[in-house]
Order: sequence, then structure tokens, then C-alpha cells
Amino acid sequence: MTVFIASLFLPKTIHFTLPGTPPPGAAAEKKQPGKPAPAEKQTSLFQAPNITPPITPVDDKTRDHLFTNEDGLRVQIPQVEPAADGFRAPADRSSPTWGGRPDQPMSRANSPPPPSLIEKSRLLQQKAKELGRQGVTQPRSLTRSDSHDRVFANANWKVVNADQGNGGLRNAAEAAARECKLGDYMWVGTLGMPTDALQGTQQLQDISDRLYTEHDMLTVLCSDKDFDGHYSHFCKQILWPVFHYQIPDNPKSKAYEDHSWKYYVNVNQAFADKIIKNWKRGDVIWVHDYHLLLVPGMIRRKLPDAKIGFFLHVAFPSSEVFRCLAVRKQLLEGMVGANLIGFQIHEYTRHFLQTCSRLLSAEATPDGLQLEDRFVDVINMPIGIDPVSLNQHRQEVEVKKWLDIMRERYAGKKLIVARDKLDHVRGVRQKLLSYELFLNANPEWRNNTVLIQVALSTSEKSELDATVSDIVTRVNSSWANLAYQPVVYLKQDIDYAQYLALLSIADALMITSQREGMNLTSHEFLYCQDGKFSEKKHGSLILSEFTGTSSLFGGNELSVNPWDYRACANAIKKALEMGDEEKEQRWTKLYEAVNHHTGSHWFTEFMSRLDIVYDEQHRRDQTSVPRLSMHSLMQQYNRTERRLFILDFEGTLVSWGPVNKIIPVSPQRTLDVLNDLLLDERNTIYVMSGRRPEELDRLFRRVPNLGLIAENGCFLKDCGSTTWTEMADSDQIRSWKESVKPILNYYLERTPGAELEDRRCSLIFHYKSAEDYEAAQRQATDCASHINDACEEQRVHAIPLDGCVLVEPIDWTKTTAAQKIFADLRANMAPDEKHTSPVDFLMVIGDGREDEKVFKWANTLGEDGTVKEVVTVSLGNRNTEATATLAQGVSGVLMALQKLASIA
Ligand SMILES: O=P(O)(O)OC[C@H]1O[C@H](O[C@H]2O[C@H](CO)[C@@H](O)[C@H](O)[C@H]2O)[C@H](O)[C@@H](O)[C@@H]1O
Repeated sequence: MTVFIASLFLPKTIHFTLPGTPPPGAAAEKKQPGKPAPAEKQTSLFQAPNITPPITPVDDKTRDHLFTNEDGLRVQIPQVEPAADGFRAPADRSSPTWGGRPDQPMSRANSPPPPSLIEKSRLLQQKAKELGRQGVTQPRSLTRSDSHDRVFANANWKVVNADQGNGGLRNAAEAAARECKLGDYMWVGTLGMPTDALQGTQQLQDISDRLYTEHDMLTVLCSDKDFDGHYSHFCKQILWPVFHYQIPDNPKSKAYEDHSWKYYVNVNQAFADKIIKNWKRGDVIWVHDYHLLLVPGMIRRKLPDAKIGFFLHVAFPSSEVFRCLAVRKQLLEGMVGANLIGFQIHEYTRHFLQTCSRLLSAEATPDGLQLEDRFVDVINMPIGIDPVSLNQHRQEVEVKKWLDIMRERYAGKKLIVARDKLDHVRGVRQKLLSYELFLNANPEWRNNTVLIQVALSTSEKSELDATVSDIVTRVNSSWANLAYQPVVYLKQDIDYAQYLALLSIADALMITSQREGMNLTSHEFLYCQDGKFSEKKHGSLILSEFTGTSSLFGGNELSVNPWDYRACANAIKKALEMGDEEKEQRWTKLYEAVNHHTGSHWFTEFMSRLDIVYDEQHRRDQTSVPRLSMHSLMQQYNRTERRLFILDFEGTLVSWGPVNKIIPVSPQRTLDVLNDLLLDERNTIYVMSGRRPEELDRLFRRVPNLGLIAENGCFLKDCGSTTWTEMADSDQIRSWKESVKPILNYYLERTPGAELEDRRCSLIFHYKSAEDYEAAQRQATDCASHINDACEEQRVHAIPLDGCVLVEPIDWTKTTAAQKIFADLRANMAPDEKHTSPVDFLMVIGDGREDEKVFKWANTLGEDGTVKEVVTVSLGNRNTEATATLAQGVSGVLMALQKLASIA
């Protein structure tokens, strides 16, 4: 059995050594014409003249790119050279711009260059034109050449750790494997670099083969155009902002445009195809994150029995935001192809369930989603870090070196640190503005506080970069002097040793994300502050309340709303002025929370939950549930003396009729079968229905001695009785109806042709006869979710059904009625019989959603030995709890009951 872990980027990528280029690192020592010497590239952290920082690995990025155009427009992305072995990156690593490395091929995707580049190019072209008239060569356009392809196709290459992708996931998988909790596994992902240049070459085949045989990785290949459209456009410009609440109301949002949708589909299809091709029965597929939302559905269509998990690492927004996406239904349908869907925290799970019940008309339960024919389990399970490997790296010499440097450089200063991606959702701008406010308001801290902000590149094209630089300049020009700089702003990543040193020496970490799925940097910070390998700091964590992590920390962090600059400024002050005792208390609680939720725990828990829910769902699959055996049924019937039948009405004893139409009479055959069965005094029969008491009275007036359950369990009429017992609390019903009716009326007014049915204990919004059925369906799902949001505390829920929305109480159901019947039968037993069960044969037959819970209750009575013979029969085509199925519908039921009745 193999676990396929599908994530957009493989943990490995390829670096090429191009002919005529010095090996990586060599260029670092040489000053190149027109370029700053490597040492000059070091940013302001180490400007003190007496400090020589250790030489950090310098990537060959500082060299001229072999294939840049003569116009000099080179894409230079500062990157940290990935290590050749062992993962050495923060859990929340960054994903630098795809296709921007000089030691990897350039992309053939014709994505438009950013406006700034176009403008620059235009000016250069213009200038070149003028020069051209004087005989100077004109610049070539921004395209790769064939020679570029040839050089890469023949260059030497090596496999290195990728510096993009989800570090938290990789660390978690590594930790689980190290602890022997994960057997064979195989990563499935892209190479994280353009591959058109290598298309069809032996080299690309060799690369895929090497990754497969030596690293257990399946390479997904897609065209540069598909990848660029998928990642840089659909993922980064549509999904990422919307999932982080940058709603399309914003005029800059691209959420309405779906020109890149087809690329998203293509890349997802390439993943699905790769997995399908390699899948063997018994394998497990775990798909990760918002890049691959369609993959579970695509696989499910081809492999109906596959065990598929899906985990969303980023936030899932409120349904109000999600529904703005043009392709919202397709995305959800893709996700629900999984058997188990996981989110970081409860809030995202709730949003997802609400969104599905709204947009897919699926029934949301506390455990997941009941679709037409399947159940999908939905859970929240926060990811964590890998403390073991973190601690190993903390002990490295490099970390110690950086700690010494920083201790000396920042002696006597309080350090607030941060490392964030420079995109809007990370809230770097808000952080700097709050810090500025803090310095303005607290002169006593001006000379002795430093904010070190590491800002990572992002594919987001925005003016944020300039805005942030302006704020940094403003703060520094306001309060800096020869010996002091209030903000140290590094617009590049730092290597892992510096990162760990930074987290260890900090007095506070400040995270001001506007939204974030989790935020593992704060977990790593708490670990690095424990004093094990450097001084004990127990520094404060200033953490946005909009991160997933904040919901794990129970208020022991300094929780902030990043939009409230004043509160953030106060939090900084509080962090710096907090007494040691309080710091320690808070840190201890936070540390415990981090320890409790490790990456390895997350990984193995998800895997075992997937096993459990898969078995459970499979057990309930119609194809796994045996057909009702008449032979065994008759034997069970024959050997018992006290028999209880609980039979659903519509769809079971009579053909299904629309709920808003009355059924004039019960068919004679149904009445005959019930009467025949009741001739045997050992039989007790109850019919259960959603219909009102008076309707059932009329329908069954010719079956004396029949017990009835009306309005799905709110009313009960015992066998032989003439009166109904109201099970539900009428005051409670009255009260929720008062709240729900105005909501229903609001939607009714907007849905011509719809009508409202007011039952005793339930309300039904019917729209089968609406003038515009599709529009009515949308109103109905909105209406259901509105009621579920607004009336949760009143113990009522709205369920979207075929052509109607049923609003009914949560506390009285067919199951509670069945339990009452059973309890009453026991209560009526003779005192000397009370130690036995009131029935020795229990048969439940039904076809609907609400019958499933009655099956479950009955099965439990059989399993725990309370009732000797239990038979539960489902007629629907949904996954079922029943122990048997009957394909012949109503006539099959009547035939089976008739057979029993005929046994003397
Ligand atoms: O930028 P991308 O390549 O699109 O990847 C998205 C982000 O993925 C990782 O972060 C997400 O997962 C983390 C672990 O579960 C979670 O802590 C974080 O909140 C999520 O956003 C990665 O760490 C980020 O750098 C990527 O931007």
C-alpha cells in the first residue's frame, strides 16, 4: 500500500550547470562589473564596521544570466540556495516566482509581463530605435531562443531541495516517516520550474526517472502555459485573494474573470491522470491545498473506490465571499470527491459546510456532507511543526554564529521580529504603521527598539512593495541616528540559520496577517524561545486574531486585530514591558499548545481518520450492503414472539408523492398487507411519516391497531389509541417559528410561485411550482443557510430537499419517537418480565435521510444484544446504515411483508 501525497510542488527540483558558468558559490567571491560585490549585498543588519558576518551561501543568481536579452531586462529574484539534502527551511516557507531562476529554463508561457516591465521595455525599444538609426543593434523581444532550449537540454543537472511549496506539509510527512508511522509513500507534484524547453528530451525522462527511483516522487508535467495560467493567474490572482477575504467588491479583484480557469483545470487533470495511472487497489491518495481542488473529483470519476483525503492549508472563507467565485460549484464538486476533507480550524470547516449546503444543496451534518449518493466526512485538524528536526538545526554552529553576531549588534535593544511574504494578506503594511504609531506615542522606546522585518518576494503584482518601502523610509528618517535604526527591512529571504537565530534572540514576534490558514512561524518562534540552546527568552507573541493559529492559543498570545493600529501599538508596548512572570506563564501555555499539535501528529491522525471514515462509508455503500434475504428474514420472524415493525410511509409503503400534495387515500394493497400482518397478535406496527397527524389518521383509518408517528417524530399515536401525544415542546416550537417565519416570508416574496406550508412542528418552503425553478433553487439554498445561521441556538435546522426546504426541530425526530415506543413497551411489561427485552424482533424499513438514524438506533439494539433479531432495510440508492437493501421499492416491501403475514 502506497500513500500518494499530491502537492503542487515536489519537495525536490532541478538545478542545471550551464556550460561556461562557474560552479554555484564561486561567483560570490568575485566582484563583477556593474554589480555590487557580494558583501555589499548584505543588508542593513550587519552594518557595524567591526562585525564580519560569516559568509552565507551566495547563489549564482548574482551572475549575469546567460540568456537575458540584450535589452538588459533580467529577472533577478533573490533566493536562498536550497540545501542538497535534509530539509532546512521554515515551516511557512515562501514560494518565489516560478520560472525566475537563472539555473533553470525560462518559461515559454506568454503571460503578459508586469506593466512596469512593459513600460521599461517600451522605453528601451524607443531608445534602441533611435540608436538603430545610428547602426546600433536593436534589442530582441522578450522571448527565449532555441539555443536556450538546447543549452538546458544538454546541461548537467542535479536534484536539490525545492525552495518553494508547503514546508509545513513536508516537515510533517518527514516526521511521520521518521517515527515509522508512515510506510511507503510517494510525492506527486511538479518540478517547480518551466519544462517546455526540455519537452520530449531524454533529459526530462531521466529527471523523472531519477526522482521516481531515488526519491519516491512522481513528476507531473504540464506545459509552461498551463502552469503559468494555473499558478500565477488562477491560483494567485483569483483563489488566493478570495480565500483570504479579498472580496471581489474590490475593483482590483480578478475573481470574476475566469480566462485562466481552463489552465487550472488542465493542471488539476494532469495530477489526476498521473495518480490514476499509478494507483493500485489499497493505495491511499492525499491531495493538498487550494491549487488542486478539482483533483479529488477527477479521480473519483475514474476510481469510484479510491480512498481519497483532501486537506486545505489556507483559510476557507465565509460562504458570502466564496459564492462570488464564478466557478464556485465546480470547485466544491471537486473537493467533495474526497472521502475526508480536512481544514485547519473549526471556523473554516463551518464555512465550508455552510457553503456546500448553500451551493450544492447538500445536507450538512456535524460530521460532514450527505450528498445524493455518498457521505463525505469533514473535520478540522490543525497542522503543526516538527520540533525534533527544529531542535537539531538549532544546535548547528551556523545558528550559534548568527546568535553571537546579533547579540553584539543589538546589545541593549529590544527586538521585534517578523518574516512574511510581501503580499496584502500578510499585513506587513499594517504592522509597520502600528510600529510607527508605537514609536510616535512612546518616546521612551525610540532609541532602544528595533523591528526586523524580513519580507519575501511574492508573485502578487501590486504597489504594496513601494508603499511598504515608503513607510520604512519614513520611520527610519523620523527616528534613526548614527547609532540607531528603528526598522531593519530585508527584502529577501534569509537562510535557515539566520532565521533560527532571529527567532531565538527576539523579544517578540509580530504577525499581523489579515487572514492566514495557520501560521507556523509563530509555533517555531515559541520553540526557539525555550532557552535550550540559547538564552531563555519566553518572548511575547503578538498574533493576528485572523490566523488559524490564534484559535489554538486560548488568548495566551497578545491577540490583535491588525486593522486596529492603536491596539497593535499597545500590544507592542505590552510585549516589551511585560514582567518575567507573566511572560513565562503565557509562554508555557503557548508552548504546550504547540507541543500538542505537532506535524507528525497531524499527519498520522489524518491518515487514521481517513481509514476509519473510508471503511465506514464503504460499509454503508449500497453495493456493499447485502440484498434482503427472504429466507433468513422468514427464519428470524419464525423464531420470535414479540415483534416490532417501524415502517416509513412514502417511498416505502406507498409511492413517493410531492410533500405539498395530499395523498387522497392509501392504496388498498398497503392497507391489506398491514391488516394481514396485524392479525398476528405478536406483531406491533408503527408507520412513520413527515405528514401531519390528521392526514395520517385519514390515510390509515381502516387499519385499527396501527401505531403512527407524525411530523417526523413530533407526534406519536400508540397502537389502539385514539389520541395523539405531542412529543415536541410546543412553547419552543412557537418561539422558533416566530423567528423563522419572517425569514421564510422574505424569500417567499422574492420567489414567485413558491408557497409556505405551516405544519404543527415544522415549516416547509415549497418551490416545485415556482415560475423560475433555478432562481427559486438559489433562493431556497440561501434561505436554508440564512435560517441555519440565524436560528442555531433555537434547536431548529433547515434542510434543502428536492423542491422544498424543510425547517424542523432538532430534538424530536423519528428516532426519538422510536426510542419512546421502545421505552413504553418496556414500561408496559409485567414486573417479572422486566429483565428481558420488550421485543425480540425489530424490523425498520425506509428510504429517506431521516430513516437512516432509525436504522442506526435499531442496529445498536441488535449489536448490544438487547434485541435478538434486528433487520434494517433501505430502499434508497444512498449510502446507508441499514443491514440490507431492497431494490424493488414499494412493491418489494409489500411482497416481503405479505410473505411474513402469510406465515401462520
Ligand atoms: O504560495 P503558494 O505556493 O500558493 O502556497 C501557499 C502557501 O502554502 C503554505 O502555507 C499554507 O500552509 C501552511 C501550513 O499548513 C499554513 O501555515 C499557512 O497558513 C498556509 O497559507 C506555505 O507555507 C506558504 O508559504 C505558501 O504561500
